[in-house]
Order: sequence, then structure tokens, then C-alpha cells
Amino acid sequence: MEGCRVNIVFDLDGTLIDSAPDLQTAVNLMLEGEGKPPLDLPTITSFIGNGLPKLVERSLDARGISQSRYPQLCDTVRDFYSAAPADLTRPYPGVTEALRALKAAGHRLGVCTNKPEEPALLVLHLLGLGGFFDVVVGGDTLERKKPDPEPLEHVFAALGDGARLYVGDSEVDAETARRTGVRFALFTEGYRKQPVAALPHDWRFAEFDALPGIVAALSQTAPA
Ligand SMILES: O=C(O)COP(=O)(O)O
Ligand SMILES: [Mg+2]
Repeated sequence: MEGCRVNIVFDLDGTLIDSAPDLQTAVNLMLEGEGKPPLDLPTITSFIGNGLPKLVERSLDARGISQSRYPQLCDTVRDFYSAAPADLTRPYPGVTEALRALKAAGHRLGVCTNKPEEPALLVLHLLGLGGFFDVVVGGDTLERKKPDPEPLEHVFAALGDGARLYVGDSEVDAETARRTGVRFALFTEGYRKQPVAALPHDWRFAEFDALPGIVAALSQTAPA
């Protein structure tokens, strides 16, 4: 028996794409301009999750740069990043195939990221993923960003009727799913800071080829 349609919304950084190396480059170009030493990849990765402004704020703190310079340096990092958002960034293995399979099964797909909308759309395009998504909401698209439920509710509303599944990698995503009242599938190979058990989730997976099976299970149990 065919299951019902599922609307599947994805987080971006640490879920669909491993974007930390290009974010690191952008931050370190800014730090170089300020005469400061670079930050290593694990440090930058630990600063990702609450949007680019927060990444910059944390980077300034880490290098002892006054927050009075924040507005200007935020623009600087954003410009460096937007100029090269996909030089080193790649989709995680199996992402493209999983998205293709989910579309072919008749599900609708969206993105809800805290990355600013413009570079989010650009990186999706450059990596050949843009065509899979009906709706993309970034960290600056609406008034509030994750973990506020507003952006995720907005994406699901735009996708229309159907069961709802949110797919993400972080504490922010788990909290957003809980506050939005939707099922949550945790990708365990992204940028989360705590152990898997600390993040409430309905499903978890480490390989994207497991995702269509999770969606099929949800589509069989959800009311049509
Ligand atoms: O930009 C960030 O800090 C995180 O972005 P994400 O919401 O796609 O993980
Ligand atoms: Mg993420």
C-alpha cells in the first residue's frame, strides 16, 4: 500500500553539506586582516549552528577583538563567504541520491537553515542541490531564527499538506523540532556538540542511504 506524502525539511550546515572549511576560510581571512592568528577547524565547527552573526561574534571573542568592531567584521566575513561558499564545501556522501529518491517517491522537500538566505541559495545552486527544494528559508529570511519555531513552521506551511519530518544535526535542530511539534531525524555525523543521547530524536542515521527508509516508515504510520 502506498503511504502518504511526507514534507521533509532539512537543516543545511552539518546536515546536507559539510560547510565548515569554507566558513573557516572566511573567518580566517577576516582575522588575517585584523592581524590575528587563524582559528582551527574544530574551533570554527564548534561556533556553527546559530547563524553567521553568532559565528563572527564567537570568533571575535576567541581572538580578543572588541565587539565594537562586530557590525563591520560581520559584513567582512559575509562578503568573504559569499564570494566562495563552495570551494571546499561538499554534500555529505549519499545526499544527492537520497534527495533524488525522496523526490521520485513524491515527497516535497524544503530547507530551514540559520545560514543567511543568499549564501544558502548560492551554495545549494553551486553543489547542484537547488532544484530539489520547493522552499528555502535562511537565518535572515524572517524575524526569528532557529531554535525559534517560526522559520520551520513557515517552511512546512509553504510545503502544504502532508506528514512532517525535520532532518538536522544539532542541538539547535532538536530544540526547533520539539518547539515546532514535528518528528525529528538526527544526522549523527554533523556538528553536534553533545552525545547523540542528549538530543531528543525520533530517528537517527549516519548514512544518507538510510533516510528513504525512515521516510517510508513515517509515511506508512502517519494519517493520510
Ligand atoms: O549558519 C549556521 O550557523 C548554521 O546553519 P544550519 O542552521 O544550516 O546548521
Ligand atoms: Mg546544522
